[in-house]
Amino acid sequence: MVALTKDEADDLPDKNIAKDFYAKYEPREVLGRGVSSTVRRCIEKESGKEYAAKIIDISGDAEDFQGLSVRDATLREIEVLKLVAGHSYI
Ligand SMILES: Nc1ncnc2c1ncn2[C@@H]1O[C@H](COP(=O)(O)OP(=O)(O)OP(=O)(O)O)[C@@H](O)[C@H]1O
Repeated sequence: MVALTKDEADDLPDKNIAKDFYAKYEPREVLGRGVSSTVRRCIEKESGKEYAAKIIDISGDAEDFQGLSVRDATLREIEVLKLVAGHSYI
């Protein structure tokens, strides 16, 4: 998983910052939105496999919950998701 900054205009990851993402994935339609995120269907170019990519703007310094910045809360979420990766319900 990668944390990307998003392009404000269309909620897509910034094309200059997220070059690795665009090299590997083709972003498609919006699946849903969270408080500070947009989730898009993406296709892995090499395999054609579908993924849901959660796009979060971590560039600001606004506080999220429990006094954490959006960036720190996002990094914590990534760590938690790594712990549960591969579980049959995830
Ligand atoms: N794997 C997925 N497949 C399809 N849709 C998804 C997937 N993950 C998220 N979504 C959609 O995107 C929305 C936002 O997802 P997200 O994970 O950001 O939810 P959230 O944790 O409630 O958001 P936040 O904590 O940022 O408010 C979900 O409500 C859902 O509609």
